[in-house]
Amino acid sequence: MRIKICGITKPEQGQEIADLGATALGFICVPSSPRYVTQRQIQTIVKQISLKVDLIGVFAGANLTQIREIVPKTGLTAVQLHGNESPEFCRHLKQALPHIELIKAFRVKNAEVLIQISPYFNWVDTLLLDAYHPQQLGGTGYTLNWESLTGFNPPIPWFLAGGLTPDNVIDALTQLHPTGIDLSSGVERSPGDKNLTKVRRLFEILAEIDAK
Ligand SMILES: O=C(O)c1ccccc1NCC(=O)[C@H](O)[C@H](O)COP(=O)(O)O
Repeated sequence: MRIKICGITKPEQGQEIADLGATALGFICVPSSPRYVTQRQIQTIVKQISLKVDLIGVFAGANLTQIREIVPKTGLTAVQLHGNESPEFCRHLKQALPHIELIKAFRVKNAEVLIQISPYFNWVDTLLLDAYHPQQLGGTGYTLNWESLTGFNPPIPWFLAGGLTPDNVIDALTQLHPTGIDLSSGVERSPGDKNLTKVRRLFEILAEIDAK
């Protein structure tokens, strides 16, 4: 299973989290976020990572030019669109950056959102389901209603996000079978400052599930 730890801002934490077993690190390229990192900060963090992990830039409402500029300069291997980007926008981005994994995030306010996902299947590689919050785009710590997602079975891979923690991840994975999970505030001391004890615990718990 893919395990993405999102909202990395500190070089030493990026390396350590990769060492602990994360398969993907997320970098918030949304200026209004408390976890925002500049192009230069991403370059500094990425330079220190010796393991092969997916490097995911999270954008919301950015235009094609901005994304096309930052991706090659930072070495990002994936782009996560976390705003209201249309299928058409995803198509253009995929054409512009064909070798970059394109992840479209959906903030699930109600069941209708799930119905609106299918037009994206042809243009994105991966989906991500996150919790809805009226003021915050992401990193909210709110969980989704997992029970309502038991029938969610898209034809492409998907990440479960939203309020996952070392304490509730087993419960989530008992009910749902995503391709990957995404955690941010559930393994943090404060926004952008990861709690490595919690990250370590997460991987210990996931290893226990694997061993069963
Ligand atoms: O994390 C942010 O600050 C953020 C800001 C703007 C857009 C997206 C953002 N995060 C996206 C993520 O992929 C988070 O990992 C996801 O929302 C889950 O966060 P959490 O509920 O804290 O685990």
